[in-house]
Amino acid sequence: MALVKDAIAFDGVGQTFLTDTGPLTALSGVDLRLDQHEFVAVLGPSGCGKSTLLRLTAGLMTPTAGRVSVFGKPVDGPRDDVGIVFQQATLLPWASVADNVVFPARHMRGRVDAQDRAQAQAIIETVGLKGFEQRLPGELSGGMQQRVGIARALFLNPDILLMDEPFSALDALTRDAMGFELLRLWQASPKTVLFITHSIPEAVLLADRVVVMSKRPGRVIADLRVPLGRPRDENALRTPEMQDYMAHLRGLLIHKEVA
Ligand SMILES: Nc1ncnc2c1ncn2[C@@H]1O[C@H](COP(=O)(O)OP(=O)(O)OP(=O)(O)O)[C@@H](O)[C@H]1O
Repeated sequence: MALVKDAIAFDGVGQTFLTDTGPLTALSGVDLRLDQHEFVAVLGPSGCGKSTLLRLTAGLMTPTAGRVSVFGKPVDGPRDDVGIVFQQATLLPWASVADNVVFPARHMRGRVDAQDRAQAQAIIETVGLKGFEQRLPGELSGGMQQRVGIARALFLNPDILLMDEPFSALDALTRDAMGFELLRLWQASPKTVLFITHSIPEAVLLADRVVVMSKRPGRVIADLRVPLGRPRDENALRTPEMQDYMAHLRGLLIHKEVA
């Protein structure tokens, strides 16, 4: 089947919040497109509206200007073809790993059937948690909890995966390992990924394209293809070409942060 162009499209998107101290414009004039199965990382200063971009894509809010479309249709509410992974896994602490993973089925259909259980088991195995199905989140390490969060986001086999700094609370080694695990999952079952991070190496190692946003009100100031083939490993970042590429990204970020 041919891949869809512009699986996610932001056209002149703006978002202004009404706050106690007056209107706050988080995003202004954001234009961005992702083709189906593209992996796009977003870098930008704190508060520039990166999480807001994800919430708009997930249909958790509607933009105050412009339009967000998924597969050609304006987003007008939460969608079941979109999975979200947050910085903290936000698991139900009293529910087992297996129950956390099937939670979207319970939430959407009000019940969980044998097929859901089988599907959850397969995903739990895919993310490397076989044997931990009946454990509670509190019994797991941070990396394992984040794996449960990823399994839950993948449970409905969404076309689109939105990830909001999913590995930033993890130690450096676990973080790197989780990044490669994510790539493995993405290559085995391709998805359109919008991935927010503060880490330039993480963005470069994972993504097809890196988008840099300005400070608030956030807009896209650079949209650069990553000049690396796949598969990738950390050594790929050590070449002079990649060091220059990352220095360029850093320059864009630092310059725009103080501008
Ligand atoms: N519901 C809301 N009501 C009021 N202001 C909001 C709301 N959501 C976000 N904001 C404000 O909008 C701006 C952008 O927030 P957002 O969380 O999207 O930024 P971010 O780029 O993800 O930040 P960070 O990198 O620090 O996580 C911030 O100034 C934030 O305080």
